[in-house]
Amino acid sequence: METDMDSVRVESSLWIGNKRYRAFLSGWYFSWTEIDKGNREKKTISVPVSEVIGVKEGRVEIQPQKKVEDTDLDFTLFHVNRNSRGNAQGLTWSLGRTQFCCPSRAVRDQWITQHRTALKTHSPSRPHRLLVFINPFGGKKRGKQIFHSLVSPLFELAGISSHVVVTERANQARDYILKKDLTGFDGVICVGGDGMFSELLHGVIGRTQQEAGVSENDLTAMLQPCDLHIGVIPAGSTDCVCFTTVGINDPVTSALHIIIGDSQPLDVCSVHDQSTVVRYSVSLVGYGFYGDVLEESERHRWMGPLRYDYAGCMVYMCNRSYSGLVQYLPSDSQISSPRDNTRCLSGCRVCSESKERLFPHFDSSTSLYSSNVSQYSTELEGEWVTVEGTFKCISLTCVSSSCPRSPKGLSPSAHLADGTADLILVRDTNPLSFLTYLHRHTNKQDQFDLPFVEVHRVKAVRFSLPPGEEEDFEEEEEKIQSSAERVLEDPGKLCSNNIAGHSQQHLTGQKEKATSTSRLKRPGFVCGPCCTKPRSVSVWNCDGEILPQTEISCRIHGQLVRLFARGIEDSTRA
Ligand SMILES: CCCCCCCCCCCCC/C=C/[C@@H](O)[C@H](CO)NC(=O)CCCCCCCCCCCCCCC
Ligand SMILES: Nc1ncnc2c1ncn2[C@@H]1O[C@H](COP(=O)(O)OP(=O)(O)OP(=O)(O)O)[C@@H](O)[C@H]1O
Ligand SMILES: [Ca+2]
Repeated sequence: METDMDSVRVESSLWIGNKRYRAFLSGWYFSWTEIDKGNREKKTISVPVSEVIGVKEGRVEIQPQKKVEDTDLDFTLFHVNRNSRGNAQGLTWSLGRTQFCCPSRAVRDQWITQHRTALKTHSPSRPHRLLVFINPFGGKKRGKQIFHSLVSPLFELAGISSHVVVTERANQARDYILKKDLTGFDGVICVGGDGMFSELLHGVIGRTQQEAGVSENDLTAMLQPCDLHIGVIPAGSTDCVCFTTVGINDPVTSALHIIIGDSQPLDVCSVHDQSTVVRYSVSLVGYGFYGDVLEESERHRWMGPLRYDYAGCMVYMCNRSYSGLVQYLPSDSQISSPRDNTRCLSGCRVCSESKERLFPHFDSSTSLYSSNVSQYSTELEGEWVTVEGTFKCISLTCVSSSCPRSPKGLSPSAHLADGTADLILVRDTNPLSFLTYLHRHTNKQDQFDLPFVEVHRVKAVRFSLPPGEEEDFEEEEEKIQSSAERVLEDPGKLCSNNIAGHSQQHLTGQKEKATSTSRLKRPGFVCGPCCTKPRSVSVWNCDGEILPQTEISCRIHGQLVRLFARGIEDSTRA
């Protein structure tokens, strides 16, 4: 056996079953080649150290249940296995297991020590302790089972300890992150859907800004990027954030990305009313169709994930459209465009090149920002564009927002971490054309290649109701007023704008505002089955939460948070 203690280098003969191999561990790779005559091609299997999950003495199995046969000569290597094709998008990962037999116990111990040293040296950003929130009611209500049967055994194998909180109410995870001592945790994990992710997002952003003394309510302030990583174990209805950042919604794949400490920066959109930050969004700030679908679906929560299809059909049949004034600040079209037919894949060049532009004062050698940097961003300076019209829907998405229902997403060429979002304006059209638009989310056809659809890559957006359209409209007023009252009764449930602790005061103002913005002349269409009252103002869907505000301003904060993910791996290279 040859070893080099300084640089992690081991080489020896090993057996797998009754075949003999020459095995080699350098700093970055562990590889083995069959040395018997039959293997003329000298086929080598190679596992990057960064993808090793654990090395155990003896013959160890953890699936279907834990079994350890402690022998002196054996060690078992657990590593990431890529499965051919998960779906049209990404690859599923599973736990690979290879059992090696050594010529002596001393050689076996040497291999194990060197593997563990290689892991420490060449894969240093792995988490050791995680805070896990399980929503027992998300999606098909399988969160606890998914964590305990699929995820927890993997964390244990990798030597990760976790503190598990099974939530008992909405916003518990967010409040925990905002208020409790998080010393010693290397990341926060949610087992649930996009709503649970959103709780972690608000907790992590809020806490980071509090600690840095940055005012979240100030639309022009530079928010402090968050160090605490977020992991998502998908167990929800849409799982859009997981699907968009991993390429598949599979709990084991996500658990393995967390274990190896993958790190994917993510753009976040802050949504403001005149004085306050209302919410943060990653996947969808949507008005019109997606707002109405969410509002309708909330009435049918008992249907589980099917509620969105049911609500989608009902709202589609209503054939509503809404007037509005949209203003946006375009991003630099030289860098990328929503119609350039590219995909943001793992290691994306556009996203990595964005880092310098987004953080020009960051010194990577010290990991610090240079002092005397203005707290205020110049991002909102530039020429705003105004579009006025009647829309079926208005959608703003920081990422592609792909999900199992729409594998290429709302904006297939959007980037995870380029500091921009895509603004999709779908103007009023006939029902068949709108169905064509929706249907193109599910196939390979370009959903932007339609005369009533436009898409812009933007840094900020403002929405207001059209001027001159204000007139008393009783039914509308009642609806929005009662929505504001619901929020006042339970501020945490409908709107999380109590991040900074001013919710009650802010929401009272909200109620006054909701009343004033609801005075519109043009009554909407009354379909009968789902809407019995006319309406001309829709609601905003912000990552699956209804906003009580109608007039909002949005700003994209590039690479504000980090996920335990690496973007979508190119499945054609598997
Ligand atoms: C003909 C088939 C058309 C299929 C059209 C599929 C379009 C799918 C687009 C998905 C966009 C997902 C955006 C992600 C949003 C998440 O942050 C948020 C939180 O989880 N989810 C939702 O708001 C939940 C939003 C869920 C939206 C579902 C819309 C379903 C529409 C169905 C329309 C059927 C019309 C049939 C007419 C006969
Ligand atoms: N114990 C709980 N009781 C009630 N609500 C909860 C609880 N824990 C979390 N929640 C709330 O439930 C909402 C929905 O949860 P989650 O996102 O996990 O599932 P989902 O709605 O089925 O999936 P998706 O968001 O992907 O559509 C979240 O917004 C969260 O705030
Ligand atoms: Ca983006």
